[in-house]
Amino acid sequence: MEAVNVIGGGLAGSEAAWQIAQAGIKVKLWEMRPVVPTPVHQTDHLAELVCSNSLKSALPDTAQGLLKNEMRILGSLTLACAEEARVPAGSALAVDREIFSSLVTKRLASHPQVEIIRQEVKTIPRGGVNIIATGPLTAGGIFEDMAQLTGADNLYFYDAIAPSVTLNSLNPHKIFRASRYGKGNDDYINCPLNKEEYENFWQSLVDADTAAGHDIDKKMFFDGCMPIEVIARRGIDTLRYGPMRPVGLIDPRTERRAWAVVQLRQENQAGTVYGLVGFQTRLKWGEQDRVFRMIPGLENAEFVRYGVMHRNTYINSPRTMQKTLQYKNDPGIFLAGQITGVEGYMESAATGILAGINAVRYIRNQHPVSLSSYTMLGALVDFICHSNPDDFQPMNANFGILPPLDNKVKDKRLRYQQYVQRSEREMSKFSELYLQ
Ligand SMILES: Cc1cc2nc3c(=O)[nH]c(=O)nc-3n(C[C@H](O)[C@H](O)[C@H](O)COP(=O)(O)OP(=O)(O)OC[C@H]3O[C@@H](n4cnc5c(N)ncnc54)[C@H](O)[C@@H]3O)c2cc1C
Repeated sequence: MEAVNVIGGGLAGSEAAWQIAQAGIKVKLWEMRPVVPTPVHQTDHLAELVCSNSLKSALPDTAQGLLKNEMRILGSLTLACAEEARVPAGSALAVDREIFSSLVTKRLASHPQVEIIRQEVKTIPRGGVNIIATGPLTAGGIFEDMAQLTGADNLYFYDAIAPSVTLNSLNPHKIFRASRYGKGNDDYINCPLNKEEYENFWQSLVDADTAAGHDIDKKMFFDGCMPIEVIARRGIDTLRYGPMRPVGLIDPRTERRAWAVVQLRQENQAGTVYGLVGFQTRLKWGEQDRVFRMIPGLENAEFVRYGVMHRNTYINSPRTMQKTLQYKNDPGIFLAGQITGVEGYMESAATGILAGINAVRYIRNQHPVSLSSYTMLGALVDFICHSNPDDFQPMNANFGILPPLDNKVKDKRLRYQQYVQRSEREMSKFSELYLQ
């Protein structure tokens, strides 16, 4: 049997290679470092954590903790190594970066089914089974090849993204639904601001601290999407003529146009998550809480994702991928990690596990499978495959992406516990059916 090619030995590629190797199938894991460096990696280890050493919460009733539980059931390599490399960090799973990635490297290097090849892959091998996990810094030859394979329009960078909030957390008495000039259905949620509210908001925004950011990020800005605070600093009215323009939007309560309007657009099929349109930002997260909650209707907004900025290459997954993480036009090509539009270390690793499981099934002529959307990993994959393809932006693990519960439990802790129970049930079914 021909070996499976896993391209990229980051979080996702390491997990995918591990799953395949553990199933007794040969893997060639192609990692270009240290021969070809990236602007952010500093070592030649596999699964290097390029920035924070935190893998986020380990508490079972948090979104990140839920994802970790699911990864544990699926036989995660990175989670096992993280637990060995753990350093004290309260309820978070933080690791000694060096020990963590050395452990992952050692486990893979000593696995009899794994061959690690330190070489840049410039074109995606056609034929056989290939997993592409080249990460947010994918560039060069393979970037061009992916653009050819998926269509150049389906592959892009961003430098700043807008925050997203849960629908439940918005104040229904201050917002209204409408599309600009009545074009289309009432798809947008609109938050109207009067002159005073607008000017206070503008002042706070321009005064707010911008995130210090990763040094390296500063070298990689792209002009595509201008952060809202940068637009604001150009003058008091620039937002009113830009992302906060009120034209074509009549507030049904006043029957008039507001001074300015913030629009929110639905981001997931379940309609539970909405993004602030045109609000890409580099503000520190605490500042985003403070400043964006000044917008009428967002006073108690629950942010499922904050605006962030760093370079990220990703494909338009809703156009190009199936929930099994197979490329739609070639089921022998699997994609995993941040290139698929998931964000974060563990999210990337988790998709690597699923791609690995499905590559094994594909080789064994079994149907590749997807996880239930009631699990965190399933919901994440669901989000990236079924979002609006015209406005697709990456997402991390979050309760907001799970389908809502049947009953309306108000207590947050209880609600999260119910999500955990639901995920446990689904994972147990999945294990019984598909894991040996
Ligand atoms: C600057 C920056 C800071 C970040 N900070 C955080 C953070 O603090 N917390 C967090 O949760 N997430 C963070 N992320 C996101 C995090 O990096 C990713 O979520 C995660 O590392 C992605 O995993 P991955 O496996 O998809 O990619 P990576 O871990 O980047 O792995 C991709 C691998 O592919 C290799 N590769 C690329 N192209 C080729 C090729 N052509 N041939 C062979 N090998 C190749 C690369 O060398 C790399 O080892 C950050 C991302 C960036 C860019």
